[in-house]
Amino acid sequence: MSRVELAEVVYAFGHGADAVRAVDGVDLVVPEGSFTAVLGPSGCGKTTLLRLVAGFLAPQAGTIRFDDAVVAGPGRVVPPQQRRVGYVPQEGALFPHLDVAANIGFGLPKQQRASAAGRDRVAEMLDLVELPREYAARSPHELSGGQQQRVALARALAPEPSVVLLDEPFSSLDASLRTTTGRAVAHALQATGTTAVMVTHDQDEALSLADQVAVMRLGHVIQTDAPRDLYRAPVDPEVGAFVGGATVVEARVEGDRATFAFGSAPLAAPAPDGEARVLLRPEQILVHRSEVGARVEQVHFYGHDAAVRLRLLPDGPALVARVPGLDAPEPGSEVGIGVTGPVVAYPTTSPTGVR
Ligand SMILES: Nc1ncnc2c1ncn2[C@@H]1O[C@H](COP(=O)(O)OP(=O)(O)OP(=O)(O)O)[C@@H](O)[C@H]1O
Repeated sequence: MSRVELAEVVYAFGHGADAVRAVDGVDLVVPEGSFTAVLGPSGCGKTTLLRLVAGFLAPQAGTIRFDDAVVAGPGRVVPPQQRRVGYVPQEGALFPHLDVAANIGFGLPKQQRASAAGRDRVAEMLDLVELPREYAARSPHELSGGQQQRVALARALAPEPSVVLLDEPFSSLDASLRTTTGRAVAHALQATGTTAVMVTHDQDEALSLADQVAVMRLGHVIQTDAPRDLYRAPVDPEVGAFVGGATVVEARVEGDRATFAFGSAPLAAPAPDGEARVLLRPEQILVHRSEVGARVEQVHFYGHDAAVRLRLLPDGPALVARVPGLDAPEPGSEVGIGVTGPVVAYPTTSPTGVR
Protein backbone atom coordinates (compact mmCIF):
# COMPACT_ATOMS: atom_id res chain seq x y z
CA MET A 1 0.00 0.00 0.00
CA SER A 2 1.23 3.44 -0.87
CA ARG A 3 1.10 6.91 0.50
CA VAL A 4 -0.27 9.24 -2.18
CA GLU A 5 0.87 12.82 -2.46
CA LEU A 6 -0.32 15.53 -4.83
CA ALA A 7 1.65 18.77 -5.04
CA GLU A 8 0.36 21.82 -6.92
CA VAL A 9 -1.55 19.65 -9.37
CA VAL A 10 -3.35 21.48 -12.18
CA TYR A 11 -5.73 20.17 -14.82
CA ALA A 12 -7.77 22.40 -17.15
CA PHE A 13 -10.29 21.33 -19.76
CA GLY A 14 -10.14 23.41 -22.97
CA HIS A 15 -7.74 26.18 -23.88
CA GLY A 16 -7.27 29.91 -23.60
CA ALA A 17 -10.11 32.05 -22.32
CA ASP A 18 -12.54 29.09 -22.40
CA ALA A 19 -10.35 26.82 -20.22
CA VAL A 20 -12.00 25.37 -17.11
CA ARG A 21 -9.41 24.80 -14.37
CA ALA A 22 -11.16 21.77 -12.89
CA VAL A 23 -8.19 21.07 -10.58
CA ASP A 24 -6.41 24.27 -9.73
CA GLY A 25 -3.22 23.80 -7.73
CA VAL A 26 -4.20 20.93 -5.43
CA ASP A 27 -1.98 19.82 -2.55
CA LEU A 28 -3.10 16.66 -0.78
CA VAL A 29 -1.39 13.94 1.25
CA VAL A 30 -3.17 10.61 1.68
CA PRO A 31 -1.23 8.74 4.38
CA GLU A 32 -0.44 5.08 3.77
CA GLY A 33 -3.31 2.86 4.87
CA SER A 34 -5.70 5.76 5.43
CA PHE A 35 -9.16 6.31 3.98
CA THR A 36 -9.50 9.85 2.63
CA ALA A 37 -12.78 11.30 1.39
CA VAL A 38 -12.65 14.14 -1.13
CA LEU A 39 -15.83 16.08 -0.44
CA GLY A 40 -17.30 18.90 -2.48
CA PRO A 41 -20.32 20.12 -4.40
CA SER A 42 -21.06 19.06 -7.96
CA GLY A 43 -18.55 20.45 -10.45
CA CYS A 44 -15.81 21.29 -7.91
CA GLY A 45 -13.31 18.94 -9.57
CA LYS A 46 -13.53 15.77 -7.46
CA THR A 47 -13.82 13.28 -10.31
CA THR A 48 -11.08 15.01 -12.27
CA LEU A 49 -8.81 14.73 -9.22
CA LEU A 50 -9.53 11.02 -8.91
CA ARG A 51 -8.89 10.45 -12.62
CA LEU A 52 -5.54 12.21 -12.28
CA VAL A 53 -4.53 9.88 -9.45
CA ALA A 54 -5.71 6.85 -11.46
CA GLY A 55 -3.71 8.00 -14.49
CA PHE A 56 -6.70 8.40 -16.84
CA LEU A 57 -5.70 12.07 -17.14
CA ALA A 58 -2.21 13.61 -16.98
CA PRO A 59 -1.76 16.84 -15.01
CA GLN A 60 -0.64 19.95 -16.87
CA ALA A 61 1.40 21.03 -13.86
CA GLY A 62 2.37 19.62 -10.49
CA THR A 63 3.43 16.21 -9.29
CA ILE A 64 1.68 13.04 -8.08
CA ARG A 65 3.71 10.54 -6.06
CA PHE A 66 2.96 7.04 -4.83
CA ASP A 67 5.40 6.74 -1.95
CA ASP A 68 8.64 8.17 -3.35
CA ALA A 69 7.88 7.30 -6.97
CA VAL A 70 6.64 10.07 -9.24
CA VAL A 71 3.67 8.68 -11.22
CA ALA A 72 2.84 12.00 -12.88
CA GLY A 73 5.04 15.05 -13.12
CA PRO A 74 7.09 17.12 -15.50
CA GLY A 75 8.22 14.80 -18.29
CA ARG A 76 6.90 11.63 -16.65
CA VAL A 77 3.47 9.98 -16.71
CA VAL A 78 3.12 6.37 -15.57
CA PRO A 79 0.17 4.71 -17.37
CA PRO A 80 -2.81 3.54 -15.25
CA GLN A 81 -2.08 -0.20 -15.54
CA GLN A 82 1.42 0.32 -14.10
CA ARG A 83 0.15 2.32 -11.12
CA ARG A 84 -1.61 -0.74 -9.62
CA VAL A 85 -4.70 1.23 -8.79
CA GLY A 86 -8.02 -0.38 -7.89
CA TYR A 87 -11.03 1.59 -9.13
CA VAL A 88 -14.58 1.34 -7.81
CA PRO A 89 -16.96 3.35 -9.99
CA GLN A 90 -20.49 4.53 -9.21
CA GLU A 91 -22.44 1.54 -10.47
CA GLY A 92 -22.73 -0.98 -13.27
CA ALA A 93 -19.09 -1.74 -12.82
CA LEU A 94 -19.32 -5.52 -12.94
CA PHE A 95 -19.00 -7.53 -16.14
CA PRO A 96 -22.59 -8.77 -16.64
CA HIS A 97 -21.58 -11.93 -18.55
CA LEU A 98 -19.13 -13.10 -15.84
CA ASP A 99 -20.14 -14.61 -12.52
CA VAL A 100 -19.08 -13.06 -9.22
CA ALA A 101 -15.96 -15.25 -8.92
CA ALA A 102 -14.78 -14.30 -12.40
CA ASN A 103 -15.47 -10.65 -11.71
CA ILE A 104 -13.45 -10.73 -8.49
CA GLY A 105 -10.65 -12.74 -10.11
CA PHE A 106 -10.51 -10.48 -13.15
CA GLY A 107 -7.49 -8.47 -12.00
CA LEU A 108 -5.48 -11.50 -10.85
CA PRO A 109 -2.64 -12.87 -13.00
CA LYS A 110 -4.06 -15.23 -15.68
CA GLN A 111 -2.40 -18.38 -14.35
CA GLN A 112 -3.74 -17.67 -10.86
CA ARG A 113 -7.37 -17.10 -11.90
CA ALA A 114 -8.32 -20.75 -12.55
CA SER A 115 -6.06 -22.19 -9.85
CA ALA A 116 -6.86 -23.23 -6.28
CA ALA A 117 -4.97 -20.13 -5.11
CA GLY A 118 -7.25 -17.98 -7.28
CA ARG A 119 -10.38 -19.63 -5.84
CA ASP A 120 -9.01 -19.13 -2.33
CA ARG A 121 -8.40 -15.48 -3.06
CA VAL A 122 -11.98 -15.03 -4.32
CA ALA A 123 -13.34 -16.72 -1.16
CA GLU A 124 -11.11 -14.53 1.00
CA MET A 125 -12.36 -11.41 -0.77
CA LEU A 126 -16.02 -12.46 -0.35
CA ASP A 127 -15.38 -12.95 3.38
CA LEU A 128 -13.73 -9.56 3.53
CA VAL A 129 -16.70 -7.72 2.03
CA GLU A 130 -19.08 -9.81 4.14
CA LEU A 131 -20.80 -11.72 1.34
CA PRO A 132 -21.54 -15.48 1.53
CA ARG A 133 -19.04 -17.62 -0.38
CA GLU A 134 -21.92 -19.24 -2.31
CA TYR A 135 -22.38 -15.93 -4.13
CA ALA A 136 -19.25 -16.77 -6.16
CA ALA A 137 -21.42 -18.62 -8.69
CA ARG A 138 -24.05 -15.89 -9.03
CA SER A 139 -24.42 -13.47 -11.90
CA PRO A 140 -24.25 -9.74 -11.13
CA HIS A 141 -27.96 -9.33 -11.95
CA GLU A 142 -28.76 -11.76 -9.11
CA LEU A 143 -27.29 -9.31 -6.57
CA SER A 144 -28.70 -6.16 -5.00
CA GLY A 145 -27.05 -2.82 -5.78
CA GLY A 146 -25.23 -2.86 -2.42
CA GLN A 147 -23.99 -6.40 -2.98
CA GLN A 148 -22.75 -5.43 -6.44
CA GLN A 149 -20.75 -2.56 -4.94
CA ARG A 150 -19.20 -4.97 -2.42
CA VAL A 151 -18.18 -7.25 -5.29
CA ALA A 152 -16.75 -4.23 -7.12
CA LEU A 153 -14.62 -3.50 -4.04
CA ALA A 154 -13.59 -7.17 -3.77
CA ARG A 155 -12.50 -7.05 -7.42
CA ALA A 156 -10.50 -3.87 -6.79
CA LEU A 157 -8.80 -5.35 -3.71
CA ALA A 158 -8.03 -8.85 -5.03
CA PRO A 159 -4.76 -7.95 -6.84
CA GLU A 160 -3.48 -6.04 -3.75
CA PRO A 161 -3.41 -2.58 -5.34
CA SER A 162 -1.20 0.32 -4.20
CA VAL A 163 -4.31 2.42 -3.71
CA VAL A 164 -8.07 2.03 -4.15
CA LEU A 165 -10.03 4.89 -5.69
CA LEU A 166 -13.79 5.06 -5.18
CA ASP A 167 -15.90 7.40 -7.30
CA GLU A 168 -19.20 8.13 -5.49
CA PRO A 169 -19.46 4.37 -4.85
CA PHE A 170 -22.78 4.47 -2.99
CA SER A 171 -24.63 7.17 -4.90
CA SER A 172 -26.99 4.75 -6.64
CA LEU A 173 -28.03 3.02 -3.39
CA ASP A 174 -31.01 3.92 -1.23
CA ALA A 175 -30.41 5.46 2.20
CA SER A 176 -30.27 2.35 4.39
CA LEU A 177 -28.25 0.30 1.90
CA ARG A 178 -25.86 3.23 1.58
CA THR A 179 -25.12 3.12 5.28
CA THR A 180 -24.60 -0.64 5.57
CA THR A 181 -22.63 -0.89 2.33
CA GLY A 182 -20.51 2.13 3.29
CA ARG A 183 -19.66 0.57 6.65
CA ALA A 184 -18.81 -2.79 5.09
CA VAL A 185 -16.57 -1.12 2.51
CA ALA A 186 -14.81 1.05 5.11
CA HIS A 187 -14.32 -2.02 7.30
CA ALA A 188 -12.82 -4.06 4.43
CA LEU A 189 -10.45 -1.21 3.54
CA GLN A 190 -9.36 -0.85 7.15
CA ALA A 191 -8.93 -4.61 7.65
CA THR A 192 -6.57 -4.77 4.68
CA GLY A 193 -4.74 -1.53 5.56
CA THR A 194 -5.57 -0.22 2.11
CA THR A 195 -4.82 3.36 1.13
CA ALA A 196 -8.09 4.63 -0.31
CA VAL A 197 -9.48 7.84 -1.77
CA MET A 198 -13.23 8.23 -2.18
CA VAL A 199 -14.93 11.17 -3.84
CA THR A 200 -18.38 12.10 -2.60
CA HIS A 201 -20.71 15.06 -2.33
CA ASP A 202 -22.36 13.52 0.73
CA GLN A 203 -20.99 15.02 3.94
CA ASP A 204 -22.51 12.37 6.21
CA GLU A 205 -20.79 9.68 4.20
CA ALA A 206 -17.46 11.51 4.27
CA LEU A 207 -17.60 12.28 8.01
CA SER A 208 -18.77 8.83 9.08
CA LEU A 209 -16.52 6.64 6.91
CA ALA A 210 -13.22 8.43 6.29
CA ASP A 211 -10.13 8.98 8.46
CA GLN A 212 -9.58 12.35 6.85
CA VAL A 213 -11.73 14.58 4.69
CA ALA A 214 -10.41 16.95 2.01
CA VAL A 215 -12.97 19.62 1.14
CA MET A 216 -12.85 20.89 -2.43
CA ARG A 217 -14.26 24.13 -3.79
CA LEU A 218 -13.78 25.47 -7.32
CA GLY A 219 -10.82 23.23 -8.10
CA HIS A 220 -9.01 23.87 -4.79
CA VAL A 221 -8.65 21.70 -1.70
CA ILE A 222 -9.44 24.23 1.00
CA GLN A 223 -9.23 22.09 4.12
CA THR A 224 -7.96 18.60 4.92
CA ASP A 225 -8.63 17.32 8.41
CA ALA A 226 -9.92 14.45 10.49
CA PRO A 227 -13.75 14.44 10.45
CA ARG A 228 -14.06 15.74 14.02
CA ASP A 229 -11.60 18.58 13.47
CA LEU A 230 -13.28 19.56 10.23
CA TYR A 231 -16.69 19.67 11.91
CA ARG A 232 -15.40 21.46 15.01
CA ALA A 233 -13.16 24.03 13.33
CA PRO A 234 -13.94 24.57 9.67
CA VAL A 235 -11.59 27.06 7.94
CA ASP A 236 -14.47 29.32 7.01
CA PRO A 237 -18.23 29.49 7.59
CA GLU A 238 -18.97 28.17 4.11
CA VAL A 239 -17.04 24.98 4.78
CA GLY A 240 -18.80 24.86 8.16
CA ALA A 241 -22.21 25.02 6.49
CA PHE A 242 -21.18 22.45 3.91
CA VAL A 243 -20.19 19.80 6.44
CA GLY A 244 -23.23 20.14 8.69
CA GLY A 245 -26.04 22.32 9.96
CA ALA A 246 -24.76 25.79 10.82
CA THR A 247 -26.03 29.20 11.80
CA VAL A 248 -23.66 32.15 11.52
CA VAL A 249 -24.33 35.03 13.92
CA GLU A 250 -22.65 38.37 14.51
CA ALA A 251 -20.51 38.48 17.61
CA ARG A 252 -17.77 40.32 19.41
CA VAL A 253 -14.58 38.57 20.45
CA GLU A 254 -12.78 39.59 23.62
CA GLY A 255 -9.96 37.36 24.82
CA ASP A 256 -11.10 33.76 24.80
CA ARG A 257 -14.87 34.44 24.56
CA ALA A 258 -17.35 35.50 21.92
CA THR A 259 -20.47 37.43 22.90
CA PHE A 260 -23.59 37.58 20.73
CA ALA A 261 -27.19 38.75 21.01
CA PHE A 262 -28.36 35.83 23.15
CA GLY A 263 -25.32 34.91 25.20
CA SER A 264 -21.65 34.14 25.04
CA ALA A 265 -19.43 31.10 24.62
CA PRO A 266 -15.75 30.18 24.89
CA LEU A 267 -13.72 30.08 21.69
CA ALA A 268 -12.67 26.72 20.25
CA ALA A 269 -9.60 28.35 18.68
CA PRO A 270 -7.93 31.73 19.23
CA ALA A 271 -9.37 34.64 17.22
CA PRO A 272 -8.47 38.35 17.18
CA ASP A 273 -10.44 40.73 19.40
CA GLY A 274 -13.17 42.70 17.66
CA GLU A 275 -16.17 42.18 15.39
CA ALA A 276 -16.61 38.59 14.29
CA ARG A 277 -19.05 35.97 13.12
CA VAL A 278 -19.45 32.76 15.01
CA LEU A 279 -20.60 29.44 13.68
CA LEU A 280 -23.13 27.58 15.80
CA ARG A 281 -24.07 23.96 15.24
CA PRO A 282 -27.76 23.09 15.78
CA GLU A 283 -26.88 20.77 18.66
CA GLN A 284 -25.08 23.66 20.40
CA ILE A 285 -28.23 25.75 20.60
CA LEU A 286 -30.19 25.02 23.76
CA VAL A 287 -33.92 25.63 24.07
CA HIS A 288 -35.28 26.56 27.53
CA ARG A 289 -39.02 26.48 28.17
CA SER A 290 -38.79 28.74 31.22
CA GLU A 291 -37.57 31.84 29.41
CA VAL A 292 -38.58 33.92 26.42
CA GLY A 293 -36.14 35.07 23.78
CA ALA A 294 -37.16 33.44 20.53
CA ARG A 295 -40.28 32.30 18.67
CA VAL A 296 -40.52 28.76 17.32
CA GLU A 297 -41.23 29.10 13.60
CA GLN A 298 -41.04 25.50 12.40
CA VAL A 299 -40.38 22.04 13.78
CA HIS A 300 -39.17 19.13 11.66
CA PHE A 301 -39.67 15.95 13.65
CA TYR A 302 -37.39 12.99 12.85
CA GLY A 303 -38.23 10.73 15.79
CA HIS A 304 -34.84 10.52 17.50
CA ASP A 305 -34.48 14.30 17.21
CA ALA A 306 -36.11 17.37 15.76
CA ALA A 307 -34.84 20.46 13.94
CA VAL A 308 -36.38 23.59 15.46
CA ARG A 309 -36.28 26.80 13.49
CA LEU A 310 -36.26 29.80 15.82
CA ARG A 311 -36.52 33.56 15.28
CA LEU A 312 -34.81 35.78 17.83
CA LEU A 313 -37.35 38.19 19.32
CA PRO A 314 -38.50 40.68 18.36
CA ASP A 315 -37.28 40.47 14.78
CA GLY A 316 -33.77 39.03 14.88
CA PRO A 317 -31.96 36.41 12.83
CA ALA A 318 -33.17 32.83 12.38
CA LEU A 319 -31.40 29.95 14.14
CA VAL A 320 -31.81 26.21 13.91
CA ALA A 321 -31.58 24.08 17.06
CA ARG A 322 -31.54 20.29 17.20
CA VAL A 323 -33.27 18.83 20.24
CA PRO A 324 -34.34 15.32 21.29
CA GLY A 325 -37.45 14.54 19.24
CA LEU A 326 -39.94 14.25 22.08
CA ASP A 327 -38.66 17.49 23.69
CA ALA A 328 -39.43 19.63 20.65
CA PRO A 329 -41.46 22.78 21.46
CA GLU A 330 -44.67 23.60 19.59
CA PRO A 331 -44.51 25.87 16.53
CA GLY A 332 -45.65 29.38 17.52
CA SER A 333 -44.49 29.04 21.13
CA GLU A 334 -41.89 31.30 22.70
CA VAL A 335 -38.75 29.87 24.31
CA GLY A 336 -35.43 30.96 25.70
CA ILE A 337 -32.19 30.02 23.99
CA GLY A 338 -28.60 29.51 25.02
CA VAL A 339 -25.41 28.09 23.59
CA THR A 340 -23.33 25.23 24.88
CA GLY A 341 -19.74 24.36 24.12
CA PRO A 342 -16.97 26.27 22.41
CA VAL A 343 -17.60 28.14 19.15
CA VAL A 344 -15.39 29.10 16.22
CA ALA A 345 -15.14 32.83 15.46
CA TYR A 346 -14.21 34.29 12.08
CA PRO A 347 -13.06 37.92 11.90
CA THR A 348 -15.61 39.90 9.88
CA THR A 349 -12.78 41.24 7.72
CA SER A 350 -11.31 37.78 7.01
CA PRO A 351 -10.90 37.15 3.28
CA THR A 352 -12.38 33.67 3.79
CA GLY A 353 -15.27 34.89 5.96
CA VAL A 354 -18.87 35.08 4.81
CA ARG A 355 -19.44 38.33 2.98
N1 LIG B 1 -14.62 16.55 -20.49
C1 LIG B 1 -14.79 17.78 -20.02
N2 LIG B 1 -14.74 18.85 -20.84
C2 LIG B 1 -14.90 20.10 -20.36
N3 LIG B 1 -15.13 20.40 -19.07
C3 LIG B 1 -15.21 19.38 -18.22
C4 LIG B 1 -15.06 18.02 -18.63
N4 LIG B 1 -15.19 17.22 -17.53
C5 LIG B 1 -15.42 18.04 -16.50
N5 LIG B 1 -15.43 19.33 -16.88
C6 LIG B 1 -15.62 20.50 -16.02
O1 LIG B 1 -14.64 20.47 -14.99
C7 LIG B 1 -15.21 20.85 -13.73
C8 LIG B 1 -14.99 19.76 -12.71
O2 LIG B 1 -15.67 18.58 -13.13
P1 LIG B 1 -15.66 17.24 -12.25
O3 LIG B 1 -16.43 16.21 -13.03
O4 LIG B 1 -14.27 16.92 -11.87
O5 LIG B 1 -16.47 17.71 -10.97
P2 LIG B 1 -17.13 16.86 -9.78
O6 LIG B 1 -16.83 17.60 -8.55
O7 LIG B 1 -16.67 15.44 -9.89
O8 LIG B 1 -18.67 16.94 -10.12
P3 LIG B 1 -19.83 15.85 -9.91
O9 LIG B 1 -19.99 15.66 -8.43
O10 LIG B 1 -21.02 16.53 -10.53
O11 LIG B 1 -19.41 14.60 -10.64
C9 LIG B 1 -16.68 21.17 -14.01
O12 LIG B 1 -16.79 22.56 -14.17
C10 LIG B 1 -16.96 20.44 -15.29
O13 LIG B 1 -17.97 21.11 -16.02
